[in-house]
Amino acid sequence: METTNNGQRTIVVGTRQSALALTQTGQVIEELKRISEKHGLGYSFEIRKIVTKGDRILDVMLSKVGGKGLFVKEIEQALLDGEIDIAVHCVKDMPYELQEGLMNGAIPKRVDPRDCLIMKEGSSLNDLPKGARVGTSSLRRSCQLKNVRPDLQVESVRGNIDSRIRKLETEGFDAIVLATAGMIRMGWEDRISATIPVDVSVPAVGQGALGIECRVEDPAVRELLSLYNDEETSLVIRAERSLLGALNGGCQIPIGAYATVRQMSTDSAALELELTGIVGTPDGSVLLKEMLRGSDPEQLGRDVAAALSARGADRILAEIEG
Ligand SMILES: NCc1[nH]cc(CCC(=O)O)c1CC(=O)O
Repeated sequence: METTNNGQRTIVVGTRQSALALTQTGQVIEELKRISEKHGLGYSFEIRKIVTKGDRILDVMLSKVGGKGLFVKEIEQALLDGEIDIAVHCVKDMPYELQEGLMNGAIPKRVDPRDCLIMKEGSSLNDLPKGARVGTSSLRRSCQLKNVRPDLQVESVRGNIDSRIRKLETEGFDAIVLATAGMIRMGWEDRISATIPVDVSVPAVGQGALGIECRVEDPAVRELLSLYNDEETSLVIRAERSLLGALNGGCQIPIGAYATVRQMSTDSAALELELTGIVGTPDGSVLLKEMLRGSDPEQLGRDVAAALSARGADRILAEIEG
């Protein structure tokens, strides 16, 4: 935190330095500026780029690197050290437990949560020829794609979304799978060949949503961020993350969860959420799916997790984590 000559606080915003991270952080800052002006708060903003472990280790399957919060840890440390005041993350990359003293000050409105295909040719999953080579290093995507299309050859592809799209050409894939949200934020919607419905590929926990993290003991920033929070998105993300916490998962294991608000209400008893969760094996031979409705997001997440565990989810996850 710094104070400029005219007494206005400059809020330092930390981010990873991938093209997607920088683009979405720029978009967040624009929105925070607008909110700050509208409410006469007069803040200015500054970007600080931070390299994370997940960015440095690019040649290893993420599921093999181990540890949770690979893309988050260094950024959280910078928050705790006061080097930055706000951190912008993809919720998908956030571990269930944030560092002590930190919190999600805002979950802004979610964009499209679905996975999508970037294809060499064609415009739907069905257009992929028998035995087509599909690039993804997400065990969740691999599980669900192989489940509906056992013939597909799923191969690992890592790197930032721009380099993954390039690998479609350079490494001879027929398709690669990405998050629609990332493509939208980059302004690359026209490169999307097909979006995959959520009943075919249940998205990753929090996919398409951003988490704006801050220090618990920073009332001014918390007040600003509360004005940026989207109530519905917050509720569904709480439900999805509760499932993640209950299954003790990071972003590198085949867990998916997708929640929607069926009935919005300020009266928590009248609120109705629906949460679908999946756990499976990377080869798609096992795919457990459970859907429940409820009014308490945390309880709903635990309930869907329990239903999955009752069917053997724990065993699958233990095997994968080795
Ligand atoms: N693990 C990488 C990651 N983290 C968040 C997104 C996409 C944007 C989002 O879900 O908010 C991506 C890229 C991808 O999966 O294609």
